[in-house]
Amino acid sequence: MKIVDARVIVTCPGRNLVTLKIETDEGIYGIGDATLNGRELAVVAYLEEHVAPALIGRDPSSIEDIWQFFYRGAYWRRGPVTMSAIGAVDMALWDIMGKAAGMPLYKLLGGKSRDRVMVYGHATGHDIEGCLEEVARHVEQGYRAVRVQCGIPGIASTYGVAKKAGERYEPADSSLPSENVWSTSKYLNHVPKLFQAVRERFGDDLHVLHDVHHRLTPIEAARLGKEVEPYHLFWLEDCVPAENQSAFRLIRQHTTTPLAVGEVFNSIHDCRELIESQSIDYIRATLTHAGGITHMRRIAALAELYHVRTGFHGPTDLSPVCMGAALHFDTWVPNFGIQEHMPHSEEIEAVFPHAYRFEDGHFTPGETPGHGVDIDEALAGKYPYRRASLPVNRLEDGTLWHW
Ligand SMILES: O=C(O)[C@H](O)[C@@H](O)[C@H](O)[C@H](O)CO
Ligand SMILES: [Mg+2]
Repeated sequence: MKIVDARVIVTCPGRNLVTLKIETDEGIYGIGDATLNGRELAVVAYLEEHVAPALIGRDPSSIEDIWQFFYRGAYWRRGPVTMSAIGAVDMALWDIMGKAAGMPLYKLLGGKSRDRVMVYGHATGHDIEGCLEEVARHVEQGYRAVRVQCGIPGIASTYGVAKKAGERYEPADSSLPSENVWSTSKYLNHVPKLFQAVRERFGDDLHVLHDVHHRLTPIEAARLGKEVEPYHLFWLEDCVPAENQSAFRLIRQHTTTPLAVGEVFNSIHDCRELIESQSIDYIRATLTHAGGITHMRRIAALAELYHVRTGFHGPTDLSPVCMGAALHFDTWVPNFGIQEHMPHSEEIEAVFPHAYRFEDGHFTPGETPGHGVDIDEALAGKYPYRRASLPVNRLEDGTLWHW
């Protein structure tokens, strides 16, 4: 089998999504998600200029060699653009091999480690009561795990909360970055009350997660982790920016609240120290941004040695293609933790028909050969790209802060 074509499909059914489609001389094709929120066309250019031409003529079953060609061969290694391009190639090649073998991806990886995949949904509210109503809705739908985010009194907007109640949350909300204002002290004084209210209303069995979104210093994160211990969160996510991996050792000394990090990571080198020092409990890097299945298997295998579990990033700014492939990986990987689930819109679901199904708070990946997700190119073509950027954040004194 030989690769005869590789092309990029950009579509914007409510938000930009980038898909790589690799076609072979035997009529089998595979697709991969190459979406990098706010930097989509950078990945498109990388794929079209430096990847697609070099794929033609290769054997799609040489997944490892092709991965090494685009990683070691790039010279300028790592980074979200490069690794998202490699991730899309890798996802598409595994899809092709699953189809050629007549096997769903999880079987190709080594078979089922679990019957279904537990996911967590997003409950948000402008205030605590609004968030509790959303938690109740998720519990009614069968979710066992819910991430809770709420507005902070005294701050106009905050991460994770849609502008209008009931609206879908989409952070890339303007062509050029919009400016948010942040106050750590207002946040730290308020957010523990959210978890207390959730536990009082829903009891102890519901898994409760929270995303700090990179905004604290290590000692502030230590304070928060300690204060919320009575509410035994499933995880506190991205509590500090993670370029400095050793910062998590300081947090770890002060709190038993489990820590999750890594949605912005794109290689094993971003998290090796974190994992080996057992400074985290869940690794969030996912297939698109971290070099695909081939690389994520290495990260998961390292994590397993140190009792760290997977917790794939799964927002609506990753396409159903990544979600489908991720659910197969989640079904196989021995040290699975949890899978993020932000429901895609009906428009996006129509562009990307898929075999994965939601039931009773869990997903199953489906038995379709490959990852079980396709793209309706005609429909995709009806939604032209339109630039959208993630916001920036400033402290109340104007300091440019972490968004
Ligand atoms: O936990 C999450 O799902 C993430 O933090 C997202 O909300 C990111 O902000 C978004 O994916 C950026 O594009
Ligand atoms: Mg996050």
